[in-house]
Amino acid sequence: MSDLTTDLTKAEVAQESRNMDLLRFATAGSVDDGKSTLIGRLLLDSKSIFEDQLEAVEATSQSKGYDYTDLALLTDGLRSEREQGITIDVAYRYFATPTRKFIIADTPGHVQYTRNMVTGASTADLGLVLVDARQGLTEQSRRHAVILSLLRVPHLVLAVNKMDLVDYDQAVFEKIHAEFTQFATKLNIPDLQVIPISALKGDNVVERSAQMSWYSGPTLMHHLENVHVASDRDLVDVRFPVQYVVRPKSDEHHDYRGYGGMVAGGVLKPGDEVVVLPSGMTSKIAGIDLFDKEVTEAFPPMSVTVRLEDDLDVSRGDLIARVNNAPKPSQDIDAMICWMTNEPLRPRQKLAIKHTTRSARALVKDIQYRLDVNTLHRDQETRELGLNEIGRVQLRTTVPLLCDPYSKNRATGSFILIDEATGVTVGAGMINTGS
Ligand SMILES: Nc1nc2c(ncn2[C@@H]2O[C@H](COP(=O)(O)OP(=O)(O)OP(=O)(O)O)[C@@H](O)[C@H]2O)c(=O)[nH]1
Repeated sequence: MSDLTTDLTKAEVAQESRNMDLLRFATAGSVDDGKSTLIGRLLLDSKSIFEDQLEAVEATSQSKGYDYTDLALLTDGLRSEREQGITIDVAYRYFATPTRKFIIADTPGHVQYTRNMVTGASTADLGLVLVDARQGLTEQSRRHAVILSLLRVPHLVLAVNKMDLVDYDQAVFEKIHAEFTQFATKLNIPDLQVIPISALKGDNVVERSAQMSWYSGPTLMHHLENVHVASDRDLVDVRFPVQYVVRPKSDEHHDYRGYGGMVAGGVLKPGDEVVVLPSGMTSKIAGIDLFDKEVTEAFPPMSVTVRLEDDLDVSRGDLIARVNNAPKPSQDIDAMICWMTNEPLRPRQKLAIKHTTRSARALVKDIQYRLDVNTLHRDQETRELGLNEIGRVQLRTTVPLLCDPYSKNRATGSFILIDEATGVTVGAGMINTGS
């Protein structure tokens, strides 16, 4: 999953590296819960859309006979534009307020798109699950909460939308609030905020609602602007998966050799003693380059080039770590897997596996249990995982992987499974232990 960030362009990653006050959040929810409308509302009320876009949306709404401006037109228009690019299955959208920059991973709500939701959420700081106040929690909203918790998205917001359609009734909100809080206690959700909103009317999105004076919590935008994410990043365990080797481009730089990649954990500084895995050779960091200038340190999620003092044999898929704090290479992987294709996952199946920048093949040794997303019961009778199902699986890989538990590092603790025949991503895995 770590490589899914390559959906972002280099410029976007660079901007992210420079500007750390950035919140990445992923939207989730069932079809028609109002995700597009909500994103439109956030863009509109934070003045992040252009006047001409708004005029076009107002004109279309009028021509359809609506007596309101259908903000979903704005989002859906952008989404379908992005879907023309076949490789992108998550539409990323950007907006900023004076306090913070935001990247939204907007994923379609239909059940068959769970894979897109996993993709979008894998790098998110915050997950935003929408429910329709009239319907309350659905299996899909529970599934999304389970996935966000497995993906260790550290902050979760449950937005109870369409409050205008239940007369802004506090009792309706409290019932959903209580039911979800009860469900969430069984999950690993360190920070949960439940907010009653109307995306269409704008209540509690950016502006505080005059209709819901019984609600004393933050508006959605206030929460997004203030939620504290900097401490969620692992700045202790140095993990630098090598994406490519930078060789000299001209005679002038004939002795230049660096290793490019995105810092997955810890802080790297010139002079640090490091080990290159799996070879186990050690060296010191000679320098760190960010584009054409040298920097004194690098931390997640900066994309940099690291130079070493010694001329070691380092290649794509290797990992640079600190000498006394390195993951143990292992071919036996125990992981929670979210299965994302119609053909079920079964024991003895062979798949391609991509873990950070390293690729290998994997054999499914065992499926220990399947997780029932409604009850969180572990079904141990299951011998397979169907579309969108989540289970605990044991794999054996052809080459050792340099894994961390996902709880420790979201990049080195995750992988994707690929169907070798089609090249399609069919599963996402979160590693339980390193061996
Ligand atoms: N009354 C009311 N209607 C809403 C609200 N939010 C969304 N809607 C309506 O609900 C319908 C679905 O909204 P969308 O924003 O398209 O839903 P979505 O979740 O983005 O749907 P997908 O993009 O298909 O996943 C539209 O007709 C919206 O106008 C709300 O707060 N109040």
